[in-house]
Amino acid sequence: MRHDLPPAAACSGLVRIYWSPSGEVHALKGVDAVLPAGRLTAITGPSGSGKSSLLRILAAQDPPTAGRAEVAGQSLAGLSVRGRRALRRRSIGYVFPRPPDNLLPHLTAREHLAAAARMRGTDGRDAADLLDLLGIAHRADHRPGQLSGGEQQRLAFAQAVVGRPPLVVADEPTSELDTATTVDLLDAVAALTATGTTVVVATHDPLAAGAADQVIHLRSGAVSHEEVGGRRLAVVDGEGRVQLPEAVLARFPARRVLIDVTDDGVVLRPPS
Ligand SMILES: Nc1ncnc2c1ncn2[C@@H]1O[C@H](COP(=O)(O)OP(=O)(O)OP(=O)(O)O)[C@@H](O)[C@H]1O
Repeated sequence: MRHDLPPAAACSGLVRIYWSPSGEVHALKGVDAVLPAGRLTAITGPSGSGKSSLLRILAAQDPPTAGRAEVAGQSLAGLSVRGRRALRRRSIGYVFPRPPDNLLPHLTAREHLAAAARMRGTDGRDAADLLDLLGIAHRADHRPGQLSGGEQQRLAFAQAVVGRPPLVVADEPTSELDTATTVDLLDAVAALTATGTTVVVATHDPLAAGAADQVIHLRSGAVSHEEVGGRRLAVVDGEGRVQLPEAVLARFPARRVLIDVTDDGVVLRPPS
């Protein structure tokens, strides 16, 4: 994963509280996350763990209650409703779970991209390339009703990406698709990230999580663990404490280690 580019989005100590007649719901309880540029990040976790709440803040739809969140270097905290709307138009593409929710029945694929480009204030010059990249160039003059569910979601991604916003946010984009169509869509998303687009998805789908460059797993509104390239990361907290993965922790039953720093990295050994 490239760490030489600034991240597309990041949050730290992010808190989201909902107030409802039945009381407060603490949906996010201090989430730290970094979305590297040009990568697919999957937010996973059980139902109610806070995935949509996190996604809605990153998509500038909801304000954070507390903590820091930024997209393309712009802070989301303290933005007015109008400020969030302007940021969404300029900098954030969004894909809903259900294909019909992303598209207008009377517009062709080409017209969807032209409308999205206008809204983003760009000339839409990349539209034809995007349709090609996402494997739906032959559908350019078709309306949503003439497209399969998978093609509709690919068009939804093309529409979200037109004008190349710094971040594309997709909530459960594969939830309505069968396995083969999901694989095709994930290939299309990989083609997008290969050309520098940053995508974050909330998902229950193991296929989508498996295709991600990075997985952030939430439990009860907090990050329980992260995976990069299928490997679970140890977490270093703000005070420099390392939270080892459970499998590694089992090697240190006394919970005491010697730390050797070498040119190649850091070695932990049980005290002998
Ligand atoms: N508008 C709201 N008002 C009150 N509580 C809410 C609201 N939206 C979400 N919640 C609560 O916040 C918590 C986190 O919900 P969220 O939708 O972020 O979880 P999730 O991981 O996306 O769940 P799912 O996988 O079921 O979509 C849950 O307890 C949920 O009931």
